[in-house]
Amino acid sequence: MKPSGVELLRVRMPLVAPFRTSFGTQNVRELLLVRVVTPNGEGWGECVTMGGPLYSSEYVDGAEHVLRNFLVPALMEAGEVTASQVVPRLARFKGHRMAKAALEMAVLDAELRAHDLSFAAALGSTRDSVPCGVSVGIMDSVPQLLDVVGGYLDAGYVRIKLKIEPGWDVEPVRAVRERFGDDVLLQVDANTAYTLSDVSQLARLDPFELLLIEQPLDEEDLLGHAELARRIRTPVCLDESIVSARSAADAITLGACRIVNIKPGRVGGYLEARRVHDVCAAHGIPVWCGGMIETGLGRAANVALASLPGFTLPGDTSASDRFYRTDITEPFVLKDGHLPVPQGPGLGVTPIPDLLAEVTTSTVWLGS
Ligand SMILES: CSCC[C@@H](NC(=O)CCC(=O)O)C(=O)O
Ligand SMILES: [Mg+2]
Repeated sequence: MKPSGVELLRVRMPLVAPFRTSFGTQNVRELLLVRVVTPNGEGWGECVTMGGPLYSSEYVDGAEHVLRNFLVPALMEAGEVTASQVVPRLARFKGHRMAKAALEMAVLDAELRAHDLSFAAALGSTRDSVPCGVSVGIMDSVPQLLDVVGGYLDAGYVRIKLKIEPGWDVEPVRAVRERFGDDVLLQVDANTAYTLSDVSQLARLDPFELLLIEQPLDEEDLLGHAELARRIRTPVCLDESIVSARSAADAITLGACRIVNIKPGRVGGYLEARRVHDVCAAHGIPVWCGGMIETGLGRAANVALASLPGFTLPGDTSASDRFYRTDITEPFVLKDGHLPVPQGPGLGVTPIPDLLAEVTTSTVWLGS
């Protein structure tokens, strides 16, 4: 299909509560949405960059700049293009995987809607609902943490993920185990906050039978993760380190991880995310779908991805109300700890115009 134009929308959505990780606290989600218009209809993409380059080197102003000045013009010059040709056509531009992923997602959505195919069907879904985990931020106190965790368990979440950092690790994990028992599926995410010199502290998590410890070390330290994995019992899972199917194969071969968190934006798109899934499956490595506090657009695509066979661990595919009082799409509502996989054409959801307008701070039209 030949896009006739692309709209970039800057969106600001307040979070229901501050979300604190080892790299900072978020109260508002600054987002960039991409709307691709083609003769056969339109498609939506969501760029998962954070407001600043804190989770990774990408950030929302940079993504908007690279889309406006390089990626969208290149797409428009390409003429007829299928979704699977988008990323290869942009390969000459280095990096900016989240920006490229958003553009591919929008073209893929338009293409699938035109062919009356869902993301789930196109990606190889084998389930009609997915079990949902939830990510819990660093809190001001252990009692506050226990209240929040109790609320999510009451809501039906099947897995709890605790953000950790030096000074907030063993004590909160021990408290959750003591309060809620050994049967709760429990894991932790450090967002690169530790170094190999912290190995003895991280080994103190072993007695709590965690599902995994996510990205304890720097995203470029694969050998450090391999050494850590030899010295602790908790399985190491990588997030920030895995930026493509190739890097997943490298990390697995080096023994740097036994589990992979797949985030389509981080790896450069949903099509690459499926390749990461396939590489991990070939190595017997379980995967789960990570989250970047997406709106219902990205959430719809993530739930579809999470329904592929290799996604054997609950993901951070929580309900819309985990982060937002009002989503820009029909909300995703948890039912018996699961979310339904959208079956409609493309994403299966579209923004609700009034709700989108309320949170849109600027738009730019690029095209004829
Ligand atoms: C601002 S935190 C974004 C990255 C973080 N994501 C989550 O913790 C899950 C967020 C979500 O449920 O969308 C991660 O490193 O896994
Ligand atoms: Mg993570």
